[in-house]
Amino acid sequence: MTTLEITGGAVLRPDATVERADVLVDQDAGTILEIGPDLEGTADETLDAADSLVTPGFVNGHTHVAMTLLRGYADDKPLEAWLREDIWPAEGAMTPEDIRAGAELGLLEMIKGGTTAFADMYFEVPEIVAAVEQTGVRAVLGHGIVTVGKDEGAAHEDAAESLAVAEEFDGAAAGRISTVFAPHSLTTVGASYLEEFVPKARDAGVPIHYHANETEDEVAPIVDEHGVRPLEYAAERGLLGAEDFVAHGVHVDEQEIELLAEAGTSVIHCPASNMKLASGMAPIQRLLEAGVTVGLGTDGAASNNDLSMLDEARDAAMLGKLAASDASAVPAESVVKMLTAGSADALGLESGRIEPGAPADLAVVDLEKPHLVPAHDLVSHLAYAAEAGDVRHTICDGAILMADREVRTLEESRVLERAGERATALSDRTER
Ligand SMILES: N[C@@H](CCSC[C@H]1O[C@@H](n2cnc3c(=O)[nH]cnc32)[C@H](O)[C@@H]1O)C(=O)O
Ligand SMILES: [Zn+2]
Repeated sequence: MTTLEITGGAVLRPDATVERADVLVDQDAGTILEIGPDLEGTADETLDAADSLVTPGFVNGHTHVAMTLLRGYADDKPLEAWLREDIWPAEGAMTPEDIRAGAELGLLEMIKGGTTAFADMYFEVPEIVAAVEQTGVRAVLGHGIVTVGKDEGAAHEDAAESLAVAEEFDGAAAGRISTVFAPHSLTTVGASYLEEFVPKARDAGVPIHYHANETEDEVAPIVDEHGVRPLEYAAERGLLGAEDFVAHGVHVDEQEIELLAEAGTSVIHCPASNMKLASGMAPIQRLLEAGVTVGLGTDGAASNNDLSMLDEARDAAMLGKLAASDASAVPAESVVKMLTAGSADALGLESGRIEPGAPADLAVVDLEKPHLVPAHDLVSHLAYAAEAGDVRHTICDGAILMADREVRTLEESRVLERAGERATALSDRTER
């Protein structure tokens, strides 16, 4: 057995307590073996965690990783106009090589910020699979379907591709990849395609991931056309399974919150995207009180504009309080849970907790920083004060992806250069 020991740190446990402990990892199995104050020190490799907090690796529950190429390409617009006028035309001009370059950039950024797993919805999924294989992270991938504006044949093909991709890549990257069927949203995919493909996804045992109730503009057309709220419409079409997860859930009423809670469908909260696109304030405190599993996601880099999960945690706490008009709403502990176990549970992953037997997906946060002193409460620091740049080491599936801020699975300067070149060329050939 090859082992790794993370020594000298403070460790965040699943009950949100922090204790002085070392963490011993079985690198072959990719799991945590033991947590204790003074482990033997005979491991094959050691990572220093003195003056640091060892936390579960962060789980980005909703993103479009290759959208890093469109970071800063189109800002300051509402969702509809932003997608139709800027984003979709640029995505139409993207090549598989662009997707690979954007995915590598996004993964570099995520690993540097302590993220060890993410859920993605995009196209050219084989390129994203390759980037995940190379970089060593864990991922839940889906091919996003849009049928509006397409003829029947192209729309059908897009939906069929989503199911085929889910079946093909489940278990890839030595089991680090799992997959979802991914209709983009309830308004951008026609009802007939949902009716045809959702039962097929169920038969194949593939969970479903989609955008829901993100903006007011998305709710009204469903109410007008079908006479029910979007999540009732989703439930009627079999889209509210216990393994399914929806991104956003901003404009959900009490009845929809109950539906989510009863069905066991999770919500991935994307506070930065919701603020930037002025989509609204999700009722996170209400969702938590109703017993809905809530995770956290950055959404794509074009609506955020970074992939930092620590930023997202702080945004979630701030926006949750504002939405509830209550400073005690969405407290630090609940945000830290969303950042780790909440997202992991939503995505069907066992990571997100530091305990024996759990996946060794870890981030080590340097506490010797001006903005992290004094150390009254490290859970508070994780929710409110820590930044992506404070992460020292990142470990996933027992492997060291970053040690002392040096990413081992990607050549940083090459990734930055290639992404910059590809993004410029993409922008030059896109008409808008
Ligand atoms: N196969 C589809 C692509 C869908 S991928 C998922 C889509 O979600 C888009 N997206 C990114 N952020 C958001 C958001 O906040 N709300 C809705 N869609 C988003 C993203 O740009 C991408 O086009 C096609 O042929 O157009
Ligand atoms: Zn999204």
